[in-house]
Amino acid sequence: MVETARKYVFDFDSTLTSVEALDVLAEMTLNGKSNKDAVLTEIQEITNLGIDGDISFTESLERRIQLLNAHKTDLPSLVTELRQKISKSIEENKAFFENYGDVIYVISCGFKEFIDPIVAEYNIPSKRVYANTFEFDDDGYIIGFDTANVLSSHNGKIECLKSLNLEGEVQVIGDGYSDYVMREAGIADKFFAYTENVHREKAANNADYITPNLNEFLFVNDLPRKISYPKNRIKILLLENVHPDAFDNLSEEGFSVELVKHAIPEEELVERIKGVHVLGIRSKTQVTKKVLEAADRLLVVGAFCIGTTQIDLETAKKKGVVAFNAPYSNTRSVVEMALGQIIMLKRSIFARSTEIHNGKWFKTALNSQEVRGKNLGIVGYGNIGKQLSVLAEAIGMRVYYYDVSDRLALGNATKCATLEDLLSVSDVVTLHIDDNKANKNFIGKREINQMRDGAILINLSRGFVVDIPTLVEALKSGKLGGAAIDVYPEEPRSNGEFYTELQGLDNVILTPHIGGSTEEAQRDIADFVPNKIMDYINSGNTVDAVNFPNIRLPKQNNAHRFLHIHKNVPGVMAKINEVLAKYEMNITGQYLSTDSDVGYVISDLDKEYNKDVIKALKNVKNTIKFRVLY
Ligand SMILES: NC(=O)c1ccc[n+]([C@@H]2O[C@H](COP(=O)([O-])OP(=O)(O)OC[C@H]3O[C@@H](n4cnc5c(N)ncnc54)[C@H](O)[C@@H]3O)[C@@H](O)[C@H]2O)c1
Ligand SMILES: O=C(O)[C@H](O)COP(=O)(O)O
Repeated sequence: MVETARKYVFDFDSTLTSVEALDVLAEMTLNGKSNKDAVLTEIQEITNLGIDGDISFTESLERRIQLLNAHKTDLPSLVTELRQKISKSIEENKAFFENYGDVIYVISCGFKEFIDPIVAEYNIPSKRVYANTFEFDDDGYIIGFDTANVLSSHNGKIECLKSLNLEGEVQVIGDGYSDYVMREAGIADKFFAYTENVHREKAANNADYITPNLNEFLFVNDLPRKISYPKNRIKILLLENVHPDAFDNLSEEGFSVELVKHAIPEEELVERIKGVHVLGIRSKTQVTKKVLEAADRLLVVGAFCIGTTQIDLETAKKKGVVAFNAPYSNTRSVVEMALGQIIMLKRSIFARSTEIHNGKWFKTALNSQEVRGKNLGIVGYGNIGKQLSVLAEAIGMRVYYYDVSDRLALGNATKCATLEDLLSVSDVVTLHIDDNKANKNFIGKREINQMRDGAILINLSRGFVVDIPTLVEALKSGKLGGAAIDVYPEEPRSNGEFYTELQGLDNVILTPHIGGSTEEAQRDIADFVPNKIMDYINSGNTVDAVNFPNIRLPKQNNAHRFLHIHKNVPGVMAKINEVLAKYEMNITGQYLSTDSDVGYVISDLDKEYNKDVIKALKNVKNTIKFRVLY
């Protein structure tokens, strides 16, 4: 038995389905005809004019039906097509229609011939579907519609709803002007502009509430729904010009995403982080303790790059904020750049190129050498270092490497026991150590002195790794024969003016931290990181999190999932299970992963639960964060 006296009046086209049915019918009937595109455009224009109330609805219908040239036999295929086009959140919440069928109505200016069979599957019988009907000629062609039906006339929905004389609060859910006018005329109590498929200004401006999908509508009405917290309520702030695919991926999933082109300073971020659930950054934005303490809703930080030391990972963890990065997406891009720079520097290409740009022809073999047979010293034999090792060998270089961790030599590379061993043997030294702050001034006076005279230094890792004044001195004195620098101790937050002491030096390639800035890498990152974020938000998975116990969770159907993050102190797990037992929850699966600071426990439960259990779990001592997935 449904207790509510409230009635729900749904529009059909672009609300229950993601499309306008007559547009789909036109696509079908015009298929293969030479004027198809022109006629389709005309039909869509007429549809929009009618929906927005710019021409009378009757006129819009008449003109479209003439252009359609459809036949009775096209209708079954149209229904088949529309079945595939049910709006995503409507389909997800089929249970709502099944349980509330008695109080749901469809009032549409579309046609019963295709609406009835579609909505019948959603427990809405033909008697609660109010729509137009087609007229056919003797050969079965659609030639018009029943003009006696109020829904074929301008503002017909008002008349239709009035005649139903519904009791209780009436809520109208639709995308267009014709839906809104029912509320304007005072026959409906509330109008919800439904924007899942199309956002129509007129409807949105006049709505009591804009609902981007059915989950939000059910949430604000406190009705049972598939997702406990609608995704459009999850705010994502993406900084530093991450690839637009990231915006698209996350928006398509239903989140509310804001894209900012540059990094923002701490003071500003402290303000902007409020209410944000997911923060996306690259290497510039500092996610400090202060920022994390101001973050009242933050669940995830996504580093759309490799480095993560710009994030205070410890504080994030203690606040239950999970961090992800993209550890491999730009590896190849950095390797290719390093390889190119090695060749350019060994041949003094930039010096020769600058001369010609300045109007000078200077053909010479001076300071121009092949890389074949030369010694390449790779410092940091991680993902980038190892790949560079393989490619450098393939073009004939002899590879030496040094790493603080034990690393297996690839190909014929030679492992060096000390940094000094590597520096003293290399013609080119390239730095690929990680962004650990302990690596500050890793290359200073002593290390440069240990390098061969005329050797080349490449730094594509982090700016603070090299002592720049010392490097400048070594380049000026001729101790070093050249350098390629992509990263600097201080980098600007956005494009514009930049100064470094390295400017103007011969045989020095300076680039603005673009080692990982290729279309391929950025596109891959924009796929990889949002997937990690969505996996965590949607199912609680923390696989590949850089600061959090990793858990890969099985998919759960028809179950509720509670995510509980707590301080790792004795007794919390027992307390959680005590609460679950008290509320007679049947646990179908429970997963726990801990590190020395936090515990992350996921409980899957197989039946409806008393909402008080949520409060009780939040109140368990040492709880950091608690989230219900569904
Ligand atoms: N310029 C760019 O645009 C760009 C792009 C991508 C990555 N990076 C930077 O490149 C660096 C390497 O990236 P990765 O993916 O290969 O990292 P990685 O973690 O896979 O490898 C780093 C390696 O450095 C080693 N290491 C750390 N400190 C060391 C030290 N003091 N001496 C010797 N070895 C040390 C580690 O043991 C590890 O093997 C990182 O700093 C990353 O931030 C820069
Ligand atoms: O950490 C990284 O992946 C690189 O430094 C690239 O950083 P970016 O995305 O800020 O260019």
